Amino acid sequence: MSTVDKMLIKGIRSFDPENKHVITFFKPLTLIVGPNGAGKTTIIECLKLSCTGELPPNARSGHSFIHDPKVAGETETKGQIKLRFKTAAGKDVVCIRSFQLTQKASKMEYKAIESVLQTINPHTGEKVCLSYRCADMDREIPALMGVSKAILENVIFAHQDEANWPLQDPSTLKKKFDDIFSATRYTKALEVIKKLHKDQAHEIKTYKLKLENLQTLKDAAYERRESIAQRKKK
Ligand SMILES: Nc1ncnc2c1ncn2[C@@H]1O[C@H](COP(=O)(O)OP(=O)(O)OP(=O)(O)O)[C@@H](O)[C@H]1O
Repeated sequence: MSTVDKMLIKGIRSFDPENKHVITFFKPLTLIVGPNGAGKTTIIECLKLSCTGELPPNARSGHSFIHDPKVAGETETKGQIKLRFKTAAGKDVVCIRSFQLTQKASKMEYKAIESVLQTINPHTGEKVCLSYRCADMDREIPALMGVSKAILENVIFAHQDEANWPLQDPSTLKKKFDDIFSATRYTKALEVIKKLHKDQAHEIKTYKLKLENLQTLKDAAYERRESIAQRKKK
């Protein structure tokens, strides 16, 4: 079973960019307790972003997720989340995502600048870093954890602003359930199987026709051989 062990947060929401804040997760349970505005929701948001690449619903495309440069008295702030977890196969992996928020002349610019997966070579003990495109990293982590992105997003790290999705309108509810139970994947698999079945049936029909033709040629060849043999006897 996959477990999250530790998370480092820097420069996200109220977590300032100058200090590293490390949260260690305990087994079997970790309680996150603190006054309003202490950063409890931010911890869950960071866990969700690390695992799925999904920003929180109120993040204004990342602009209000990174520590505000105005609060830091800078023109640019850098944010980083490092998540150490055990994969479903029991391997230690560190996922590192880095971001940047820059005050431009008229607007703020948000950028995801780096996505790295760090593993440890079991033979040499050396750290191995692999850089990923964000989209590839978003697929890789759920696969390593052995949990689908939909379950991480809607069940395990459901954001408090979206936690009442089971009470939403029927079409949203259906979509969420389809994602959670991978129904779309099965519908697609069924479509592929049906197409494969149709193609195979068409191929069988063609081979049957070819076989009939070859049988006719074979019969004709036998007949001719027999008539030649009879002519020779005479
Ligand atoms: N972009 C930002 N830059 C700096 N600080 C921010 C930014 N966005 C939010 N904050 C601050 O971060 C904190 C957010 O805390 P969070 O919502 O995680 O707290 P919480 O412990 O979950 O609170 P509650 O118990 O009220 O839900 C707030 O104090 C907010 O003012």
